[in-house]
Amino acid sequence: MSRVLVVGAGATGGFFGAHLVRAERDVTFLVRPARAAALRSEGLRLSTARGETVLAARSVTAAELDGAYDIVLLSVKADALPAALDDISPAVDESTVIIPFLNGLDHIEAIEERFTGRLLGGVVKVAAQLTTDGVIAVSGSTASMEIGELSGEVSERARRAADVLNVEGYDFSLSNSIRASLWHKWVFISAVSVICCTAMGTIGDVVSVPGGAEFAAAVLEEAVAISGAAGHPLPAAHHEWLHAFVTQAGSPFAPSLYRDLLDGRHTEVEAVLASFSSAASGFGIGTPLLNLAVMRLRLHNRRIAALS
Ligand SMILES: NC(=O)C1=CN([C@@H]2O[C@H](COP(=O)(O)OP(=O)(O)OC[C@H]3O[C@@H](n4cnc5c(N)ncnc54)[C@H](OP(=O)(O)O)[C@@H]3O)[C@@H](O)[C@H]2O)C=CC1
Ligand SMILES: CC(C)(CO)C(=O)C(=O)O
Repeated sequence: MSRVLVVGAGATGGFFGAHLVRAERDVTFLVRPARAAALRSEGLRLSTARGETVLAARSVTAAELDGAYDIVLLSVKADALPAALDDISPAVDESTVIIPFLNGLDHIEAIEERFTGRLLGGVVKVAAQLTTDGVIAVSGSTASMEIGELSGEVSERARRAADVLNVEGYDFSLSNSIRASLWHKWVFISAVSVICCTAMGTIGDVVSVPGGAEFAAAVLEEAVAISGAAGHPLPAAHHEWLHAFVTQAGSPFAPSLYRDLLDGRHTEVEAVLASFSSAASGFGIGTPLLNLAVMRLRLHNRRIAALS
């Protein structure tokens, strides 16, 4: 059976890893010592609208890695990536595929440089949060995972990975255009992060005040223009759907960057927003709303760093 290593048992790794465990895939979580102790004593705890479930999950620390894995799912945040790439080294050989869940695109180059030829693109969507009690709290009712070769080829190794990862509990797709999907996810995460982190509210909060919906729509247009300039224009139906999403009255939705901001955690501003803004500058596109959010979250990160 294919061996799957999930790196990090946080919100995304815990959520998708739990479904793979439930589907009886051969799953091991690579975690740091504190999380390893919690997983051993309490199991992998997942909380959804339907209640809490606890699963027995096998975990190892980097020092305990026992050889190569067939699939490595990278589910750490951007700042933890360099150390995670060091840690997975013993788990990667010439037949391993590495599939990252990170938002943005900066990680693609870093992984390809370190483990040339081992990377498949990955895009995951789920609204989840690792709580301070170690529970993976899932707030949305839908989740998805899309994987594919960055070249667009539907290769044999991508099909093999798809057979392992396509399990019950989330929508799964094997893509022949994962690069475009990464850009389109970047539009989504960037737009909702700028809207919620600048206005300090959920989508529903923001659109409930005069000017809120117009603000949200303007933020989305900045993001859409960047993806278009990068050669990945948003299909009209997707654009319409996103416009409706970011202007939806009463929506409780907020992205992970906003939850991190509200709860006083470090945010992924550099990989998710600042890098998107740099791409825009490179294309000669002005992005004042995106830049405002970058400044706000950089100041937040600086304050957090000063406190720790
Ligand atoms: N949360 C969400 O809803 C979504 C997030 N994303 C993206 O997915 C990526 C991961 O985010 P998310 O899952 O939320 O992050 P979390 O912070 O919830 O989880 C990351 C986990 O990685 C662990 N970790 C860090 N370094 C290592 C290491 N070297 N070895 C083992 N474990 C490690 C951390 O463990 P420790 O306790 O030891 O610090 C932490 O539990 C981000 O880029 C995010 O933007 C994408 C879609 C949805
Ligand atoms: C926007 C969302 C929820 C999509 O999965 C996400 O990626 C995040 O909150 O980090």
